[in-house]
Amino acid sequence: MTTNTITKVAIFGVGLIGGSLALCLKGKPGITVTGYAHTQDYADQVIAREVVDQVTLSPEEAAWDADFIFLCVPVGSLEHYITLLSGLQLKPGCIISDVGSTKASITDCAERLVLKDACFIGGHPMAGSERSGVKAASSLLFENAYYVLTPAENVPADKVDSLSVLLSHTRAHIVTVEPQLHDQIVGAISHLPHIIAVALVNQICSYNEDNPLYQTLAAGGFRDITRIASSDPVVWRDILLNNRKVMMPLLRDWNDGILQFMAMLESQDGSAIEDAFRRAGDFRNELPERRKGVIVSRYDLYLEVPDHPGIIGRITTDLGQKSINLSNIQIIESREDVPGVLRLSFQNEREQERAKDLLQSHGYTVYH
Ligand SMILES: NC(=O)C1=CN([C@@H]2O[C@H](COP(=O)(O)OP(=O)(O)OC[C@H]3O[C@@H](n4cnc5c(N)ncnc54)[C@H](O)[C@@H]3O)[C@@H](O)[C@H]2O)C=CC1
Ligand SMILES: O=C(O)C(=O)Cc1ccc(O)cc1
Repeated sequence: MTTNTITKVAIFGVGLIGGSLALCLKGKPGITVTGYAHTQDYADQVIAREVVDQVTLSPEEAAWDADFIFLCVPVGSLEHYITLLSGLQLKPGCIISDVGSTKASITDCAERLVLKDACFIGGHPMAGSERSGVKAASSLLFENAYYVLTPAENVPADKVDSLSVLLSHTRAHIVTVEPQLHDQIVGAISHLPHIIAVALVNQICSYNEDNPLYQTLAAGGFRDITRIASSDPVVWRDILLNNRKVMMPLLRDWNDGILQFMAMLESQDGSAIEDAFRRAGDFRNELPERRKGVIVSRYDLYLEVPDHPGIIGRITTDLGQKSINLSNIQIIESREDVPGVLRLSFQNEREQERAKDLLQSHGYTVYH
């Protein structure tokens, strides 16, 4: 990529992930972003959010002069679009990538197709949310997250480098992983938790039909572990069907774990229950904190916030009035020990210190 030529990026499927990627790239020097939407309704939403420079309903028009094409559609539609691209005369050297949550089948598919002068490098940003659609897109979504690339062996290293350079605009941490290993690991750490969350919510939902007090009393722990049960049904249908061979043994192991718990309860084995909680706590407490350290968020403050409507707006307004620049803001939903924690990130120590002084003077409890 040179700085004096225009790099044209096409994004197929401008939803949560495609829209967030578009926001990371749009407006960067020498980059233009075209979005492809498959219906006028989606195109209108993309135009309204202004996440791309132009939108088209024609995949051919989006693709023909693109240097990079990102397929950001549900996993079940990836093969359709890569097959369609293989039938087009793309710009020589074009790099096609995707953001699908599974990597083995699309990488196999791309290897079977003849992509002429183009090449395919699978990708998966390990960041997202239970929200979907372009309305939920954010330029900060990938910051400090891992972004997995799964290049096949025959992909030239300079192509992987070009893609990595472009993706540096996401401020994600690029790693390469072999596709099957990727699917095995994300099956365990992402797909299995989604199934468990959905099964748990549906279990409680059926009790609730008999007594609505279940919903009324559902507390923090239930909300914490079930957030991802609100994820998009079509996106997750496709992921789970695609990764079903990986999921079946994982679900058998899960079943074994539940049976062990039942045995512990039946035999009233308190020390085994304690051991299970200790082992889990030790591992969980060692999980890397996603947004700390790797790239930008070194100047963070943690703020205890009461659960009042408008509180975040008040805090950002207070900072803005003192011209203190925030580089990131995150509500940490999963800190059971400290409810209602906000992480504010600043670009340098001076801004961090000024913010700390200001917020403390407004009565907030602030941690480094
Ligand atoms: N949701 C998440 O947190 C993450 C999702 N992914 C992957 O990203 C991809 C997109 O997911 P999201 O952005 O979450 O979903 P989304 O529903 O927000 O966006 C999907 C987009 O694809 C478009 N689309 C759907 N079917 C299409 C079709 N047949 N032809 C053309 N466009 C179509 C929709 O209009 C929408 O704009 C999926 O492959 C998913 O596995 C990857 C990382 C995180
Ligand atoms: O919302 C969450 O916590 C997620 O787990 C988001 C997510 C969903 C799908 C992926 O492939 C990667 C990340």
